[in-house]
Amino acid sequence: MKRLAVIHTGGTIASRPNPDGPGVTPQAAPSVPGLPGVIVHDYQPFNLPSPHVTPAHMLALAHLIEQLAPGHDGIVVTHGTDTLEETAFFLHLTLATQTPVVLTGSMRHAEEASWDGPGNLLDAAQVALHPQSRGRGPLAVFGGDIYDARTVTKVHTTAVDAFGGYPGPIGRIDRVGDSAHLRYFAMPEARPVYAPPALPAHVEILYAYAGWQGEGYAEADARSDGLVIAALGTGNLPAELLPLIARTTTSGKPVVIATRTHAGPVIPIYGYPGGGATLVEAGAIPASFLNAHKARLLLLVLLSLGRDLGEIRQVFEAGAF
Ligand SMILES: NC(=O)C[C@H](N)C(=O)O
Repeated sequence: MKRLAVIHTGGTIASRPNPDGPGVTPQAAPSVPGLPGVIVHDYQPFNLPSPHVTPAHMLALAHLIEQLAPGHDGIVVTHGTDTLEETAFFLHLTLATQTPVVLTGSMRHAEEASWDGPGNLLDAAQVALHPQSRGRGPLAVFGGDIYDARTVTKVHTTAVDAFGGYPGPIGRIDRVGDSAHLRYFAMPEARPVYAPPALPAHVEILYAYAGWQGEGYAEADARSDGLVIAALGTGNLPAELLPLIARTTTSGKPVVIATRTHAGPVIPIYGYPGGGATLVEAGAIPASFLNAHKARLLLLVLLSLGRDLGEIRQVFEAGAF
């Protein structure tokens, strides 16, 4: 018999119309549809809508997974879809286990005609129990597509087909009758593990726009141990930001430049004031292919491990995640 752990954390996959107030809220955790030959153990460390999930919850989840991994062949985490990619990437950074960990959720709740919970849960369970899923780091499974935690992102607010992210799925699961057909399109990769015992650092994200003159920058800088900016295009900003960023990096505090564009790397191409090449010259760190909220988690983890500006720059530059 195979052993599967299912860790329920809330989200729409656990939600129904609220009996005591407006809207839809997390209630009872869903059960995994029949899996012959599999012993399922259920856990529920919290039951939250995912906008209420914090890095502290992610850290607790990582500890629970490391504790359960040696006794199970696979682990499924059900999670709200709004911040699922952040939890997936946090687990990608912090988990050492080779046991497959698969995150899934649903876009429709249990009382809707198009309830997508049971199918996603069954797909996730079969992916988690598949030997080819070992050593790939946490995966996200939605609608039969299997995504890497680094690239997966929510691309639609309401559609059942809500997940994507450049360059797309790394695998696919389909079923014919009871048998699962699983294909991966990439080999598993070795990855470094960053496991902070706690997360004392404070990192904020600023979002760039045409005409931004740095409003809010000084306040965010004063509160933070590091900043992430969702910049424009390949990682460019209005000229007014250049001296502000130079001052922050000179003080030894990291400023990571991500992009608000939905795909592609941040690279230092442009040499006009605020262009990516000038930001890098001023000490800013390009986020590579990570979106701003994933770059924030990497920076939070590295700062919480006590890494300095040079070491943080090396991790981002080498793509060591
Ligand atoms: N589909 C969902 O799960 C959305 C929900 N707001 C959540 O993230 O908890």
